[in-house]
Amino acid sequence: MSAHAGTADATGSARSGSVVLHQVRPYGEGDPVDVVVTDGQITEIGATVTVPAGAEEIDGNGGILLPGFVDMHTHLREPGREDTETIRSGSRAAALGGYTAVFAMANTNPVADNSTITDNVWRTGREVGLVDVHPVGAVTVGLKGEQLAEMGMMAAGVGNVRMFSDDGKCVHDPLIMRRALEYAKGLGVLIAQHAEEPRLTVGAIAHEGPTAARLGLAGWPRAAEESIVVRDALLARDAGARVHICHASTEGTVELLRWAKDQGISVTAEVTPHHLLLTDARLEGYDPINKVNPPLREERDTLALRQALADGIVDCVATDHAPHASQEKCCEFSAAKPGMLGLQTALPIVVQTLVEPGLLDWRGVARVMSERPAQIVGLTDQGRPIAVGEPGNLTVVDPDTPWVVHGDELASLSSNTPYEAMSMPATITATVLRGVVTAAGGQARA
Ligand SMILES: NC(=O)N[C@@H](CC(=O)O)C(=O)O
Ligand SMILES: [Zn+2]
Repeated sequence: MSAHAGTADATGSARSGSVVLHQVRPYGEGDPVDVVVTDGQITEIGATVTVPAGAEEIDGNGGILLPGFVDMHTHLREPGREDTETIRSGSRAAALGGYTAVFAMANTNPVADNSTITDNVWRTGREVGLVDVHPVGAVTVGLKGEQLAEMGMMAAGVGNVRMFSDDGKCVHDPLIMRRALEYAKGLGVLIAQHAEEPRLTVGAIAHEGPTAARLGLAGWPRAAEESIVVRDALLARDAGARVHICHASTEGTVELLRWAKDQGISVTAEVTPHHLLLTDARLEGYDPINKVNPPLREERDTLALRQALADGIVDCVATDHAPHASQEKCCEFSAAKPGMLGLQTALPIVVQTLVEPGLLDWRGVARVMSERPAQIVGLTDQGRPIAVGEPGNLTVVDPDTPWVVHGDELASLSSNTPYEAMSMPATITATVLRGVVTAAGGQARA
């Protein structure tokens, strides 16, 4: 980072200094322009601009300028498993992946079910200063699904928790879920559900289908997800509340979301890059790197999810970045932990699965990676238009420079990427958070 970069401060408020992004194309449209960000805000956009004294200058080389990405589903392992990820290392991975805000899930150890922890996550994220780390609060105490956590206290803390989730586990008791939705409505916050009927996934480690049957892996049926999606849509309808579905993975979930949205129910959903790209064909060979919850499904699911994202039935892409230690991913398939890295590879997979096949243009990428997630969670300073006066939260994408993924070169403290040695079709040239360059030079530059 240049010595002229704006100064990061611990509160993350206005930052001093300027950044000039040369030769970038907002949303991939029109001729390249220069964009000036001063004191955290976009101050000039034009074919020629005045470069402020001492500005940090980035050559965008005709690349695409997008609003900084917002990830609704990130697992940073702090507190508890700092050997696998910290708020610092995860923030670095996020910035390199083009993100300016992430939501840190509550399944830490101890669980983020109180404001002491959620406030600490927020403060640590601010001290690191590479990405806005928004803490997610647990819905229930200890993620046990029995007793509601102190949602109001977490929402009122400095961490300003606006999303609650027991992710990793489903809030499976319908009465608890109903109460959580009612409280959330009153507080103006969002419940994000890991949709998994636990009675249908006892011992399950792979998508229930021909592949799992042939390989002798206990199957996780689509209905385990879909039954909770429809139940929670009905509960949200009755409570007049909003519900968000984490990592939608099946064709049937898409149909249920379409139905619920048609009914005017306030349900939103995310899909992960891996559920857009990978299928259970990956399980041949029993490599635990491919173990994830919900499991990799079949091609017809990936195709339905891609189309749903293009149509707006699925609202956004979320990484479900889930770092695990190598010894937890190198053991027998049944014993391995579920989850895969996602922050540094999300954009190129969206390019591969949606932009290249013509399902999304770059405006669409801005929508699913930045604008919709910011709207769903109610962030007012992210996912904004690229215009003078708007916050300087920006990402520059080079769509023509491929790079090869190597887990040990990623910024994450873990290396459990399912894309090892795969070529990625697009590179993040630079990420800017409130006028500070937080990453530059490509994802592989850890
Ligand atoms: N997705 C996963 O397979 N694992 C996540 C939990 C989760 O998102 O369900 C994790 O925390 O490791
Ligand atoms: Zn989950």
